[in-house]
Amino acid sequence: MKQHVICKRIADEAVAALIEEVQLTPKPGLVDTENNGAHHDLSLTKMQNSAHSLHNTFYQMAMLSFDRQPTVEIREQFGAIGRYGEKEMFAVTENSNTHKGAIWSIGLLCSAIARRQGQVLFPQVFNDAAELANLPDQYIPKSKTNGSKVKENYGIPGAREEAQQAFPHIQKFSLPAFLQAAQRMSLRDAKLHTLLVLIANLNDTCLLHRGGLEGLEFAKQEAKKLLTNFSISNMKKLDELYIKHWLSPGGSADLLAATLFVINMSDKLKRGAQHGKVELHVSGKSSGY
Ligand SMILES: CC(C)(COP(=O)(O)OP(=O)(O)OC[C@H]1O[C@@H](n2cnc3c(N)ncnc32)[C@H](O[C@H]2O[C@H](COP(=O)(O)OP(=O)(O)OP(=O)(O)O)[C@@H](O)[C@H]2O)[C@@H]1O)[C@@H](O)C(=O)NCCC(=O)NCCS
Ligand SMILES: Nc1ncnc2[nH]cnc12
Repeated sequence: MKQHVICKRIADEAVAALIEEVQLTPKPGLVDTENNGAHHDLSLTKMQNSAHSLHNTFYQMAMLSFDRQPTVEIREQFGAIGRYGEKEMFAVTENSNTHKGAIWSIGLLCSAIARRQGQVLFPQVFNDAAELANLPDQYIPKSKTNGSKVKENYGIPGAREEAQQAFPHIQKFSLPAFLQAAQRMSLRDAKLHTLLVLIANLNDTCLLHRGGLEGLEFAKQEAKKLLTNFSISNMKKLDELYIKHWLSPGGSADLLAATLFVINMSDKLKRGAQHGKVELHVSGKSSGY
């Protein structure tokens, strides 16, 4: 019963983080409540339907890892659940890729949190996720993806490596950026600021696939400029600019959702525990952030 309650809560929060990300507005080149960014085949409704369709995937990933050390068998079962989740996502989105990166990144974090029975410890949660990501899965299809093609062409790490290296862009950039920004601006602005920090620093294979090295560099530089001159009207201008150049930072959007997920898990559990509503053990954040 305890396992089900904790895993359901993990899946609830994972889906909530995906919804929180897509509803955040105005985001550059991405789907939000104002427009569909640089995407012909996506919409807010599609993204939200996709997020809800993944609840069972995240729940199963958490149940699989609950209070268990990762093994090759667990890694292979994790991959099978993820591939089934991808099928469900493609079924509700009429074959659009809405959350493939998130199934991987947030799925690993769901497993990591479940492994510690709901505890969110920093940076252990990222190291635990990396431990699972580094195990082999002999059933991964050999087919080429947008990410694998650009990684081959440019020799740049992507979503797989980000997780295998314990999410360096969350640890070094988005988590500290969000915690600092939240002290001095509104929650919405802090999330937008965090997204810009990710775009400015991540080698997002979506940007590379769309615009090559030049497009990636352009998107990074424009995000960096806005960090020193942040305002909502400038965010809207950046959105127009990315749409004009048909650039979409989908990987950064996934990592923003992953960041919000771990923050919300630790905060909500902590608040719930204080009010005696949640029976989960919650540990504090390390002083490193
Ligand atoms: C390890 C996998 C994630 C596969 O990685 P790979 O690089 O081989 O595959 P891609 O299919 O390209 O997906 C990677 C997605 O990860 C996001 N991402 C990109 N860069 C980074 C980064 N540096 N760090 C973290 N995350 C990153 C990104 O996801 C978002 O963008 C998606 C839209 O992408 P795409 O379809 O390419 O976009 P469009 O430009 O719109 O396409 P066109 O229509 O123009 O062609 C969106 O879904 C966001 O989520 C990348 O897309 C993992 O999936 C894996 O192991 N796969 C093998 C199968 C498997 O076992 N699956 C189960 C895993 S649990
Ligand atoms: N809001 C968004 N728009 C487009 N692609 C995405 N991938 C993840 N979130 C996205």
